Amino acid sequence: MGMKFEKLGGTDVCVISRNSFSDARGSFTRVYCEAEFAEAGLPTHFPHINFSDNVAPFTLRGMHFQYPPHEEGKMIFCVAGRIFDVAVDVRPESSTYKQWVGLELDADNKQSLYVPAGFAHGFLTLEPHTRVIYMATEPYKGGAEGGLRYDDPAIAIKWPAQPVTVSDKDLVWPCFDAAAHHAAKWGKQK
Ligand SMILES: Cc1cn([C@H]2C[C@H](O)[C@@H](COP(=O)(O)OP(=O)(O)O[C@H]3O[C@@H](C)C(=O)[C@@H](O)[C@H]3O)O2)c(=O)[nH]c1=O
Repeated sequence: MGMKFEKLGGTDVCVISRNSFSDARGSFTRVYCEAEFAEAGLPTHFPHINFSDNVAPFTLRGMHFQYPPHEEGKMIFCVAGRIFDVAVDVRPESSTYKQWVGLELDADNKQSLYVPAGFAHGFLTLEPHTRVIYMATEPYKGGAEGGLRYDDPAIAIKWPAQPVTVSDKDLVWPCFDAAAHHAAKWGKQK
């Protein structure tokens, strides 16, 4: 089916493009292919597959990660509506530490991001009734959750629109520029 895998913005985040077969009924697209993921060096074990249903446009979820040893890689696919999908590299040892990348995903372009373990992830919906499926390489673990503010000035994510609906939880994440604090917390979880 010929999936294409390209790095985004010099980071380890990967854009996945897919071929579709179209006919009078609509189209057919393979979302995941174990063999092609393996060939591209991506994980092939996804114990959780999640569905995120978002009623209103400009709903923001993020920026989330799980502390070691529960870091999740995520493959994100927008099945209805449109999102601006964002990943922030929060791996202290990385050459792209604290850099963000973002891409619009929708059901027409049928692209995905693969966000590696150790990145913070979030998205902003750009249309009503936006639905997102994402597969995770690790099970969800409430106690291992971490996050950072979507509008952290030190990261400076350029959202394409002002977020309107944000959960109480996402409004109280700290900013990420306290790197020492983060490193300490990260160490404690090991
Ligand atoms: C994410 C998640 C949540 N939950 C529960 C916890 C809570 O009661 C309810 C809603 O959780 P949250 O508010 O954390 O959901 P949400 O804000 O949608 O969290 C998600 O955001 C996107 C951006 C991601 O990258 C995901 O990995 C995840 O962190 O669902 C699970 O049981 N399993 C899960 O995998």
